[in-house]
Formats: sequence, C-alpha cells, structure tokens
Amino acid sequence: MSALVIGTRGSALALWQANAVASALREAHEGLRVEVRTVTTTGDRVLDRPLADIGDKGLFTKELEDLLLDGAVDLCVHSMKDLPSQLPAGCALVGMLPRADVRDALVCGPRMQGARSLADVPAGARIGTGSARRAAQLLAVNSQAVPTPMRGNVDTRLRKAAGPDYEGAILAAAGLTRLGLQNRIAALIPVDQMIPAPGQGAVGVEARAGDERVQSLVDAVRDRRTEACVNAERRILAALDGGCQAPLGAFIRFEDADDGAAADAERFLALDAAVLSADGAQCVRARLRRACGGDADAGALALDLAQEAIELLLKGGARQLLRPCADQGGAR
Ligand SMILES: NCc1[nH]cc(CCC(=O)O)c1CC(=O)O
Repeated sequence: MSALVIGTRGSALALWQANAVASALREAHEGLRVEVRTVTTTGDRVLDRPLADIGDKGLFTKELEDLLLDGAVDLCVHSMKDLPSQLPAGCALVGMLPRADVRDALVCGPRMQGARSLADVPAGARIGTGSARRAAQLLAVNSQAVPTPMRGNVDTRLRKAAGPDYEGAILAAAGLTRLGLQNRIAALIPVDQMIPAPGQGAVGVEARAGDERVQSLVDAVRDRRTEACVNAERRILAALDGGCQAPLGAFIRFEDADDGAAADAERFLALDAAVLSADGAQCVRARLRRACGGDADAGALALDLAQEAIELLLKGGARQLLRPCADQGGAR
C-alpha cells in the first residue's frame, strides 16, 4: 500500500496539527506509512497587508486543495477556523480531531503586565488582532482598549505583542497551547465575553470527495461530537457571513446536567452566537440549550439549534450589522 500523503501549510502551528493527524492515523492503523508535505499558501506569502484587504476566500487553503485534486497529496489538514464554509467541488471534509480549548487568550506585553481580564486592559492600550470578531468583542467589554491590526504566525504575533507598537494581543488559546506557549497566556477570556470563531480549536481533515480509502482510514480517528458542533457552527457562518470578515462568533458544545448526577444523567447541547457592529456598540446574541439524547442524534440536533440561532440573529438585525463588510475575506 502506498504511503498516505498529508498536505499542510508550513507554519509551526499547521505542522503541529498535520503531525497530530499523522500520529493518530499511524496509531490507529498499524504499518500505515504517512508522510507530511509542506506547501506555501497565498496567506503565508502576503504578510504585509490585513487579510481582509486581499479579499479572497480560502487564502490558506486553495493551494492545498489544488494539490489534493491533482492527487499530489491524499488529505489536507486545516484549522477548522480557517476553512471557508464552502469547499471547492471535488473536496470534502472527512473528519475532525477532538476539539481543544476553544477560548481566546489575552497576551500581555511589558507595559501591560498584571492585566488578568479584558476589563483590566488600560485605556489606550493597543491590543493586536487581525480579527474583526475579537476587536468588536474586546470593545464591547472595554471601549477604552484600542484593537490594532496584527498579522503573522503565532511566534511573530507574540514578538510584536511584546514590542513598541502594541501593549498586548489576543490569540487563540489552542494555538498557543499546541506550541507549548501556554505560559504566555495572561488570561483565558470567558466565552460569554468573547464567543469563539466557528471551528476554533478544531483540526479538520479534507480529502477528495468519494475517496473511500482515505475516508475509512480517517473514520478511525475522527471525533463525531466535535464534528456535530463545528458543522453546525459553520452552518451559522455560511448563512450569515458569505465569507467576509464579519464580527461573528458561534460556539456549540455538549454540557452535562448541572447537578453532577449519575453517568446516565441528561446531556445538553448549548449554543452561543453573536453578531456585532465593528465598534462593538451593537450586538445581537443567541443563547440556546436543548436536551440531547444519544450521540447519533447530535449532528441533526446541533444543525436545528444552528438554524434557530440564524433566525434569532436575523430577527435581531444581524443582516444590517454584517452588510458593511460584505465583500471581504479575512481571519477570524
Ligand atoms: N488564523 C490563524 C489561526 N488559525 C487557527 C488558530 C488557532 C488554533 C485553532 O483555533 O484551532 C490560529 C491562530 C489564532 O487565531 O491565534
């Protein structure tokens, strides 16, 4: 049997994720040879402009998908957060690894030591982020903070956050933790202050649609609960955002009954979603919770919950908040 070739971007975070998938596959399938091949994408090459200005979907994924369709690689590994809600024809999402911490994290430079929450960020402090979602939610909590565009890999952003042009930054906890940089986290931001991006913390595997060999190999390592939640979050993204860098957060998770009862206690699916104006002053929210029976129904129930949230957000005026950035692409 020929080796399975995984395509990935070359950043430290992307490589960590591709290697996580490679290890899981090797462990699940004794004797399977798995290779990791690195590819530079447009998003990696164009470092001097905000992603929103490049204005293209799939900046970090298109070159990988071309190799997949050519047969040069057999699967691609992505941060689910970076994967557009619509995949190209011939490509399919075939699985996700168990999700990591979904929260965003505050990182403090030397002039902001001691800040342990968004409320602690001093007036005028420049907080690096390329994400309209993070900027708007930061301002909603602390209107005196100054969200400031920031790009680059995790290492670059940490360095910039400690330099002269920023007082701090907001990054995904999952990315920092994967790279062993969790000691740089000054505060994990609670989800009720900063709703994560659809797919944040999840690693996804994309393959050629109908490639049964790859699908059956990936079936052994995929986490269907993560998939149920993330697919439904992506439904919200697809319905509301059309690929632009709108300030939109969506997070769905399983929750146990609060009373800590026995193992057969009721489980719930819970949803938080929000659309904000860029300045954080206006916000439409949806919070939903539904009893969830077996895992078999979870995917459908999560999609129902997402549909309900979409309707609530639209009724609350989400469309008006989203319109100003209708034709952009960018980071979440
Ligand atoms: N846009 C870059 C990106 N894509 C995924 C993650 C973090 C890891 C994850 O969410 O799984 C990051 C870095 C960040 O947002 O700080």
